[in-house]
Amino acid sequence: MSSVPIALSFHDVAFSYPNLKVLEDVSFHFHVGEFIALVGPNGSGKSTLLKLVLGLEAPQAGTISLLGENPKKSRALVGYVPQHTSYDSNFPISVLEVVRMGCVDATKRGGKAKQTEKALKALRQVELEHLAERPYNALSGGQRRRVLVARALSAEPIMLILDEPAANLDKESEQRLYATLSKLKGSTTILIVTHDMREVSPLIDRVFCIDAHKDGKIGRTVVQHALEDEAEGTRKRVRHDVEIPGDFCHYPREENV
Ligand SMILES: Nc1ncnc2c1ncn2[C@@H]1O[C@H](COP(=O)(O)OP(=O)(O)OP(=O)(O)O)[C@@H](O)[C@H]1O
Repeated sequence: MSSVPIALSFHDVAFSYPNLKVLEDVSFHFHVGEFIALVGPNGSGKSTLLKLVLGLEAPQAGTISLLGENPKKSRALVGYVPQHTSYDSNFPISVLEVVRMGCVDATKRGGKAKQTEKALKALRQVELEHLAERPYNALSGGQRRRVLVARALSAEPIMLILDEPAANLDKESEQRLYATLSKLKGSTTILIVTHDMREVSPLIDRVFCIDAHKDGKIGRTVVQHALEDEAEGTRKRVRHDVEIPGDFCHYPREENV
């Protein structure tokens, strides 16, 4: 039996806002160390699902387990990378200061020196240590995105969640970001959330799509689809016509961490 623990599992989850059923009968799971994409069109419920994963909303039905615990308990083990973060341009915060914010809670006892050490280590991981003293607002969009990855890494998370990591990036910046993620692959569980329904990075192990129910239920569900390499090998195509059974897994099924 594999000893690879489950990173995230949804079991028969349903969630509605007061006048809108968003998710219904959602069951899926993936394991620690996997690189997962969650794709869905605009308005399908990606942000809602992320709020559930991070314990910011609770499901009305079903159970969610994040790293073996209730998300409210385990979300401190997750590094979240938003699409963008803005800082007042009149307040020239440095790259190092932005990254240090990510580990303030994790290093309360170690003080500023410990935070700086962790922040510099994280900047090295994304290969931006040379920009540590640069004002954050002076960076390019792609560099800022990698600084936000460093900010999340500075708390040494078990899992990274990236919201639309490639949005508004040119090809080269996107490739640099994925080169950074490729170095983390295997040691950190990575979940990227994107509305790009057709193709994903070749780093992705599995793809889950937020889809309509086939039997006409109002809320959406999550379905795993097959992936195939594109001819030039730089992307993987999502095969929306090939569904993978809900209980399919790289590993023998294990219920908990
Ligand atoms: N606080 C809320 N109250 C009521 N309805 C909401 C709320 N937040 C989101 N919704 C609705 O829930 C549905 C799912 O929204 P959600 O933001 O999760 O989708 P999304 O896939 O993240 O969209 P996008 O790609 O555009 O960000 C949408 O119809 C949205 O209008």
